[in-house]
Amino acid sequence: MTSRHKDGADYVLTAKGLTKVFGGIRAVDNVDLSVRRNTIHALIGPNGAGKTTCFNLLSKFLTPSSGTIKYEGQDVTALPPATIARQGMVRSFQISAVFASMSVLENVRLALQRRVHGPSFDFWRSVKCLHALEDEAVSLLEEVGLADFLHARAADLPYGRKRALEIATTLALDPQLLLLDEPLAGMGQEDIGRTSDLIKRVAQTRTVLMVEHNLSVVATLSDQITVLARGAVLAEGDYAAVSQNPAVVEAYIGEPHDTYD
Ligand SMILES: Nc1ncnc2c1ncn2[C@@H]1O[C@H](COP(=O)(O)OP(=O)(O)OP(=O)(O)O)[C@@H](O)[C@H]1O
Repeated sequence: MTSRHKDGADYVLTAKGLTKVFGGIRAVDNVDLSVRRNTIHALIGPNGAGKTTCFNLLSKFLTPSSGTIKYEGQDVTALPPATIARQGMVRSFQISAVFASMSVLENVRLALQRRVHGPSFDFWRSVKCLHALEDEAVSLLEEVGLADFLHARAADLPYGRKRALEIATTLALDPQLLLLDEPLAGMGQEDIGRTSDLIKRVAQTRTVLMVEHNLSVVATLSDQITVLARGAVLAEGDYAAVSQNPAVVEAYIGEPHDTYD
């Protein structure tokens, strides 16, 4: 089922009137947001703007005080994250824990196996099944640029490669909408470039919604940007539009420019 609007746009995820109140604080205040299919949509804003809270609401890790969330046209406001993950909306690192002592290939095979058989499995059948999933695991690892690391222990991977492995184990669940929480946080310049390319590649056939502080990466990657400030939507549009919006410029004044470089 798709969710076509009057303007003909095809939205995967829509939120209306999304609000989260903590004590007296309206961390997210009446936010409307629509994520168009096969785009990269970034959620940005100055510190304390409500990005993380909004992301946690959209990914179902928090329950809204009010408002609705629709995924593929279906009201999912009351559904738990695992249920929606099975329908294709997956937050990276949600189910895809990486096992440090296992190899890169074993991690992805196991993630694929969980997609096929669910979390509980019969051990002997699973050994056979793990081998059957080998080719698929290798091609996923090629997609995220880890073809040369198949037999490395996950724990031994450099930081940026570990994040790529986490994305691979998330892709193993075959998401249509991928939710990424600061995918570039803590990365050096080389990993930022590689991970940005990876996100772009992954988004060719999927939709990505991400919270990201690195504005230069947001500028190059995003098709659409929602700027939050004080819990509310301040501006929306592509980077050229939002970066020239006087209200956005003002909201960022006095903010350190978090570009990690
Ligand atoms: N669990 C909580 N309990 C109380 N207040 C909270 C909670 N989580 C967030 N807040 C408050 O809600 C507001 C928005 O916080 P949030 O972390 O969503 O912003 P953010 O844009 O992600 O900030 P940053 O960029 O600094 O991470 C802040 O005032 C914060 O103190």
